[in-house]
Amino acid sequence: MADFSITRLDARQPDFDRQLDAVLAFDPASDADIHEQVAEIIAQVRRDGDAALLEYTRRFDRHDPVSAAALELPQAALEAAWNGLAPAVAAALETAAQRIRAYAEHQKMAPWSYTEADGTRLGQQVTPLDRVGLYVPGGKAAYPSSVLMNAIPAKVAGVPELVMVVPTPGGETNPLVLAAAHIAGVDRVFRVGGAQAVAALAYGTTTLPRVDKIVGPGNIYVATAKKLVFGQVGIDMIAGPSEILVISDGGTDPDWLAMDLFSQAEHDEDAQAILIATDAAYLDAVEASIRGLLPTLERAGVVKTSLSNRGALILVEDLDQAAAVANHIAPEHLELSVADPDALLGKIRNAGAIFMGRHTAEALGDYCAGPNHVLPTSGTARFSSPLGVYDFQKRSSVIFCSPQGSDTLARTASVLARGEGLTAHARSAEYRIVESAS
Ligand SMILES: NC(=O)c1ccc[n+]([C@@H]2O[C@H](COP(=O)([O-])OP(=O)(O)OC[C@H]3O[C@@H](n4cnc5c(N)ncnc54)[C@H](O)[C@@H]3O)[C@@H](O)[C@H]2O)c1
Ligand SMILES: N[C@H](CO)Cc1c[nH]c[nH+]1
Ligand SMILES: [Zn+2]
Repeated sequence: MADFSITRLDARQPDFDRQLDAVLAFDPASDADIHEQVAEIIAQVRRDGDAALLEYTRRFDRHDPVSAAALELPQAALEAAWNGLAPAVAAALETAAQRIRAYAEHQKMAPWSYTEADGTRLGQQVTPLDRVGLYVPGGKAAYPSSVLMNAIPAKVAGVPELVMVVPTPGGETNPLVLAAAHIAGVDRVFRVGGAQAVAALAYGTTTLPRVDKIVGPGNIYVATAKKLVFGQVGIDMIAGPSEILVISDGGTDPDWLAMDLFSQAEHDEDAQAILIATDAAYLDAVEASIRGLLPTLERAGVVKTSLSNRGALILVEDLDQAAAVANHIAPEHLELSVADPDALLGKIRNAGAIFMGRHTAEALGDYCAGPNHVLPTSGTARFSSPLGVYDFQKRSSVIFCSPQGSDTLARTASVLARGEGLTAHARSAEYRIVESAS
């Protein structure tokens, strides 16, 4: 453990911004080699279809299905997994599913319209996507919670067909993942992962149907593949490794916050875990907690490298400065571990999900609070939002012109069209002017 160290920064020092950016530096799709490798995988899947899927599954997942059809798990296997769960586990999965569904119901975009005095009616029609692909990660760990987080909003949106892909390293399926797919109403499940799964969802193979949009988190191969197929299909976001940022006023048990940092560090060696506090002695106490907890967590297999690589303890002047640093980082998860989180909330502009107060551990949000755990990472919370029902709905504008309304609008359109030099546009509008029709 002597090799363990965590970066300490002081936001009051002149070089702070540069030092912080060094901790934050991580571009999930910048590695040229990975980009090239993923582009090659996508090209192979486009060219060879199922044969390429089988070949990459053998190579990367050490799993040798007898045929492409064997990549698909029958609904009976999902149901059997659900029926085989211990009652307490089934109840926990059901509780999480209900809470995620209840939250998602609030996110539904609704159609609307309004009618003008001359009878012209303008509005918005909302339709679900026809078929979506759900990427459920499965390389280093299995994520039944991610099945629920991906599938339930799609169901609430009314998507008729949900196609899930999940790698099964060594051919081992995870019963909780299958059971979650069963209760979430996933229509088809394929045991394939990585860039090859993303390519198959984007372009289709004989066995695996092409979808309209691919959602869900994954490692750098998955993220890079999603970036490369965007345009052929929709994607939700390019999600990088997990992140947690905690703002503390020094009043929370240091062990609690040390464990909150570890809770995201354990996802990935590239995970980012940062604590900001107003009191140097408190940061010392949390660092001591981290060191105290490390041996037990290491024995349980929790990675510590991410706390060394992309962890930091930051001293700030006050909570206002803490909020400013948080807004610069724009974290995936932000815990406001302070006495009055509501007072701080209004100062937060950039964060995927905000966890309020000392008792709201981020881990509760990962599983069962209700809001989605698929969230913007790598600073993209500056411009994007959590996965939600709205990701599975599209809007179409609806325009109805009454005869009187089209007469009025045509006069305006005609002038503007002629201003643009577009004669056919102008004539098309002018046909609708009542006096010109007679
Ligand atoms: N944001 C979220 O909601 C959320 C939820 C769960 C997990 N995660 C993140 O998802 C990621 C999961 O990663 P994972 O690796 O465990 O599973 P994964 O399913 O994303 O990736 C596994 C696949 O990667 C491919 N792969 C592995 N090594 C490769 C190589 N050398 N060349 C080409 N392809 C290769 C294989 O095809 C394999 O099937 C972690 O970073 C975790 O933090 C995020
Ligand atoms: N923290 C992850 C999102 O960054 C989600 C997750 C799933 N299981 C546990 N955690
Ligand atoms: Zn997590």
